[in-house]
Amino acid sequence: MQRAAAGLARRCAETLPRVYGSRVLLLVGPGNNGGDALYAGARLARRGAGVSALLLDPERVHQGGAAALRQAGGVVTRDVPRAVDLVVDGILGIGGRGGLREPAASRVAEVSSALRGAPVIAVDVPSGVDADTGAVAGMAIHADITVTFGALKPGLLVGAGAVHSGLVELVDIGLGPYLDGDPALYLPDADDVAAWWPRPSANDNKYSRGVVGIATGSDRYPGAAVLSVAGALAGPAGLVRYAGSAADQVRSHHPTVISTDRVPDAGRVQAWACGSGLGTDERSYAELRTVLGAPVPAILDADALTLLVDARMADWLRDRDAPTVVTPHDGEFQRLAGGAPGDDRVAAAVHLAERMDSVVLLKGDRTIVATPDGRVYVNPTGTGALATGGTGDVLAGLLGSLLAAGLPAEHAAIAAAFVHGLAGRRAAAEGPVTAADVAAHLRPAVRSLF
Ligand SMILES: NC(=O)C1=CN([C@@H]2O[C@H](COP(=O)(O)OP(=O)(O)OC[C@H]3O[C@@H](n4cnc5c(N)ncnc54)[C@H](O)[C@@H]3O)[C@@H](O)[C@H]2O)[C@@H](O)CC1
Repeated sequence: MQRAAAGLARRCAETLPRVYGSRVLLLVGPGNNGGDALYAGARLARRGAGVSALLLDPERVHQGGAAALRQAGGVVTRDVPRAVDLVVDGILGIGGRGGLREPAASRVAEVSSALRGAPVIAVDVPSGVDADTGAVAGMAIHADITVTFGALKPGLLVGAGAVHSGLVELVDIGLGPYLDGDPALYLPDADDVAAWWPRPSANDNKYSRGVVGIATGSDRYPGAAVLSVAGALAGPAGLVRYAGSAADQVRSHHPTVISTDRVPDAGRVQAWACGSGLGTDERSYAELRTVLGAPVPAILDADALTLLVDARMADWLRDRDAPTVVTPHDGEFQRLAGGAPGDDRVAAAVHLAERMDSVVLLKGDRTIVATPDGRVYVNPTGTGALATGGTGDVLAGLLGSLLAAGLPAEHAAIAAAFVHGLAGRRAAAEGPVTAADVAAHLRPAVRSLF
């Protein structure tokens, strides 16, 4: 507990303009999470901060922590101070179940309205967030920073929990030797993605680097074709083939692409990306059927997912031996799975991956990639700026290129999401974002990995 408190106090000190003379309010619950807050408060009080602790369950406060705070000059208060420089949320940690209950919930509402604007540091987990799933079932703390101990908890990284956690910082408390088994999920960083990203060697030619086929767009939605091809061109494959009724528009935007009108005429490819703007008519149905019948990896998006709900398509999907990636947003997920992802997005993605025997990329602020055998990755680079029409088309093309270049489907999916997020952030730094801007920022984003 002392190592946790020391790490927490260090982070609080970094957040304050200066420790001496600053005012810190600890929100203290009944368990060890409150104990961590109290011991950290004692450390700050010893450095000259004015630390007060609001006990939400005074009968069950951590006795050692409360004594340490008093000894260091901190005080226990019943009233919410008028102004503070920092709020520390030590109400509930991994022992919390469900949203905050009364009377804690009312006290937190009081604190939030009185101290609007003061930064909030959550201890281990923002109170009210389910540490395992990220579900927020009722009232929960909104933290600017969450200082978590020993290991990252899934609930800080996915779903509503990720939004409540703010910036997540891990403090090593020496649990390493005791953490056995596989992690619940993987959080890739730029080094992981760089290590996976295929790069051309001296002996490569355009075919050996992989050829990606793009079956997207239609007369009605030619832009989807142009955008998905733009995504594919930023990837590592050596050649992009386009097959669809937007071939003229694709040629005029991307002269290096070889295009045909129909999938069966496209020639050999090592992976297909299919669905964005494809439509759901008979022609689209036939194109998807050809893609599913090809013995190469495929990424299926948008209209392809709508078509997959058809029982015959589901059979063809089941008959495939090559890897398949599906990339639903919540609405498409609902159609495929028969229900919304709900609060536990990780479990929902794994369940659908098992059912479809496919890699599932569940889009969101924290995109999740799940494999049929239960491995899960979370993308840390997401940004709200990507919530605009056409960005999914760009992602599908990039993912297709990574599949064609030979990356295992799960790595291709998470690497594409990672770089797509980086490109979205770069585009957002310049102003309001369009999908074409995201596509234009993909190549600098790839370069930034190395
Ligand atoms: N387990 C470990 O190895 C370590 C744990 N540490 C701290 O200990 C914390 C866990 O401590 P505890 O197990 O005592 O649990 P908590 O401090 O998270 O919660 C304790 C109690 O809160 C009450 N409670 C649960 N849900 C509630 C709700 N929705 N509304 C109101 N009250 C509710 C219950 O009575 C529960 O027993 C961690 O999050 C972390 O801060 C750290 O000191 C480092 C080491």
